[in-house]
Amino acid sequence: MKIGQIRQSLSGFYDVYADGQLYRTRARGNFRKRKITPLVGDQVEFDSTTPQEGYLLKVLSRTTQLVRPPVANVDLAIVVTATTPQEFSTNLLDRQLVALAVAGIEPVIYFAKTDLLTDADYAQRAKLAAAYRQIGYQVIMDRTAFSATALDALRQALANHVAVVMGQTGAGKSTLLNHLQPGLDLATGEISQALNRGKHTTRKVSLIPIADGLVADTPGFSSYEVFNIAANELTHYFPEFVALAADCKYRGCVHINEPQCAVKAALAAGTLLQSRYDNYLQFYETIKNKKVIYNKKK
Ligand SMILES: Nc1nc2c(ncn2[C@@H]2O[C@H](COP(=O)(O)OP(=O)(O)OP(=O)(O)O)[C@@H](O)[C@H]2O)c(=O)[nH]1
Ligand SMILES: [Zn+2]
Repeated sequence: MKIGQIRQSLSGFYDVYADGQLYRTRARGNFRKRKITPLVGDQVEFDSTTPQEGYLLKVLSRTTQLVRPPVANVDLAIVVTATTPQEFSTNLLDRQLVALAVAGIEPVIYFAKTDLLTDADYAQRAKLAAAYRQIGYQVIMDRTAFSATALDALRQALANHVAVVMGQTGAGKSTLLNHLQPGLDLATGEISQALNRGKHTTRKVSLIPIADGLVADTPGFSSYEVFNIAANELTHYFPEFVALAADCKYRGCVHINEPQCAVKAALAAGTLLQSRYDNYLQFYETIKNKKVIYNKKK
């Protein structure tokens, strides 16, 4: 018996990486009976006589599990954010950050297409990046796109992680991966197309070794990911709110209508980003509305 990690899944075959090589395996029948679907990223116990023939015996417990892409044990996400005025949206960025926090995945924000910005726009994005860093997020950006500094920072962030790349169509995900790993040759514009293909097409999912980490070749999390949390929990996923909330008068303050709210005080004092608060309010309402519909259905 060996222990390894599923690096690729395709048409019922699982390529498991163990002691420096890949073993092609299949799941035993009892997996289907027990309704266990092995996922790329899973740590598994397996048996094999040759690298071409083996069987999965057991899937070890997962730390995280994504539906899209279907990958287990992802613990890092590169949030590729196009910074051009036409594409940039703090709403989308914050939405992604909340979705990741709910999933228990650490984000690394990468500001893309900075080479297309005017100096004034670049300065504005740099200021915003500083504000996000102050909240505690890692933000990678550089005036020159794909500079050695930016790519090295990203490679460092990836080390010893299983990562997924996220970002809207055309944000620059495949271009970035190609720069991170020259020779990878992902066709630009290809990634999202793969996601939109018919449900019945068997899609290959694989983890690509990049620097000292692994990156899923299929991006994840659409921008419309719904939050599977209650509205009053949303505040927990805004780290700067969490830090302030200790000074709110009411325990469980959701920072909307409550008096003596430290979050609203910070907003008034200009120490909290207005866009963060606006997006918080909008997500809050979205969750509230979704909740009503959900309850009616039930
Ligand atoms: N100037 C500039 N163009 C970029 C940069 N990053 C990506 N692009 C261009 O933006 C377009 C979209 O980039 P992709 O890498 O295909 O974006 P993607 O996120 O993979 O897109 P989908 O696969 O559709 O989700 C391509 O024409 C890229 O050449 C950048 O940093 N600077
Ligand atoms: Zn409050």
